Amino acid sequence: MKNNAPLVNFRRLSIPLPWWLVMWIVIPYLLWKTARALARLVPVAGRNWRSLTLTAGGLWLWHQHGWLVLVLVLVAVAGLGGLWWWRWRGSCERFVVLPLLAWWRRLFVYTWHWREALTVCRLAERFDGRLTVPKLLGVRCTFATDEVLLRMPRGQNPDLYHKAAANLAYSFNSRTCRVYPGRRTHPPVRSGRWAPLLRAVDRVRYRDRPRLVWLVFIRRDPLQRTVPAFPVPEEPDFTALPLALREDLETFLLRLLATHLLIVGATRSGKGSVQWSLIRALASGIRSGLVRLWGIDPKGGVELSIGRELFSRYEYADPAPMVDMLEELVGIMRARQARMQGKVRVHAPTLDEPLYVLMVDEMLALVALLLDIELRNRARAALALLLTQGAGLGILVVGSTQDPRKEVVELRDFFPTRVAMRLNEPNQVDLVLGDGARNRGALCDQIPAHPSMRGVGYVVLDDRPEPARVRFSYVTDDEIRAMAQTYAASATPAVEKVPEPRKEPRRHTYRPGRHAAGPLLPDSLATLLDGGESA
Ligand SMILES: Nc1ncnc2c1ncn2[C@@H]1O[C@H](COP(=O)(O)OP(=O)(O)OP(=O)(O)O)[C@@H](O)[C@H]1O
Repeated sequence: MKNNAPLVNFRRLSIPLPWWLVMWIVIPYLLWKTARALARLVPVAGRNWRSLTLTAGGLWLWHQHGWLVLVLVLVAVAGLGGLWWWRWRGSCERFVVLPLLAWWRRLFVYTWHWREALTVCRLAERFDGRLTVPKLLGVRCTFATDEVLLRMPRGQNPDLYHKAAANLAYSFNSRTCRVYPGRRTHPPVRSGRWAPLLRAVDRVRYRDRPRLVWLVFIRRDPLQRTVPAFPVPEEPDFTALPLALREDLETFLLRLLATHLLIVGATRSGKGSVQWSLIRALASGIRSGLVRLWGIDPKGGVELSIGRELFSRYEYADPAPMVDMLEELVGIMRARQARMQGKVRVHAPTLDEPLYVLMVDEMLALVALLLDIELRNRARAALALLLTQGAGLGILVVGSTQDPRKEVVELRDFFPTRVAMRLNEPNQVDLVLGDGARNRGALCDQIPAHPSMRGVGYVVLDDRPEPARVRFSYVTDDEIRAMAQTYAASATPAVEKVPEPRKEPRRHTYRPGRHAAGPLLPDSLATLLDGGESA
């Protein structure tokens, strides 16, 4: 027989324990739990206030006026949206299409799989029996990328995310994920009456938050297609020359002032498109005389001769005049150095004091492959002087090479700006872009050799160590010819007085004497030159 008697008969004991328990423990506990859940909902509701307002509005309409009115309102909104998109596509995409896409992807791609993906990628931390997953803070979309903002749990640093980047990419159904510790945008420049207030707000908004990490997932690779040549700017902005398209659909702007540029890439990787994109961006300055373009094309004029008229000086056949040209430029640099001494620290191009851009198509041919040792040493010495002292004086070197071998890598550090196109070996990436570049995402060795991917490469941007993948614009032969006719080099002779050639017998190595103007050669370079002399 079933025994229904309670284990403890509270009535007989005359202790009203269950009610006491309910009143003082269960109800406060439930209240506390509900309050906590509601408190957690507040930020979620705050983040999703738009969708909540729209849903609440829709429900209200349906409740008050029936479903027909709701459908009519939806059709009218869709029609207005279509009109907006048709007439003002840019603003419609910015304020409607991309936010809607971001909302959708956040909900159905990232939030949905977040906990699972981050745990299996070993980015969740366990402490005191509890699993802490990085917090998903936001998703922003462009037409090519998803930018996911997260906050790392304590005990992590961004290196973990760099290492897990490939796993993260595939977990969220993408092929590439780039990791950026630190904000990807800078505070806007404010002006006007409200500027001080806005700047104060920006200081808080853009404050450094070391625990935030941005993951950029590439949804669609915009670099699959050839990038057409950019229009020639009316006046070159030397701090922002448009050269390439980035994979986040922004334009890669090169800051050419006071820097030298090194371009390294396997044969047929598209180094020419970097050179011609740069020349195109400078073209109006070449015509006005603000820029003097000098070219050395040791491969017999194959690469640069098609735009010969754009060059004030051009050598392609004999090594001797090429080396003379380098030394002449050193002379110009010295003369300018003497004029600028004590006046300005960095040269600003003017018509009287133009910017000299020396383009060397295959540097290796000058610094390593010349059979004549004396010529080779003279070339190396002159190039080394231009690289160490020219940038601030407005004399810039744009060198390209197929082979990042010892002789070029030794000069690498004197090129503050570097571009790596397709490379043959993974270890060449760090040789060109600097240690750790490949780990931070510069997969130059994985760029396919297929003709459809020519002109794709990696650059290190000014403001962050993570390399950016770009595709340089392709300037066709016809466009180069047209450009050479329209923007031919100004005929005005250079104002700089080139010093007379020295009467004393030429030394192999340029060494500024103790009283020579300008900084001495760095030790590393002096060693390199010494090595060259004995070669
Ligand atoms: N940005 C680009 N977009 C599309 N195609 C390109 C691009 N750049 C170059 N190409 C194509 O790739 C071919 C090789 O380019 P380019 O001559 O510039 O390579 P390179 O790296 O300079 O080769 P090499 O080292 O042998 O001189 C060109 O004929 C051109 O058709």
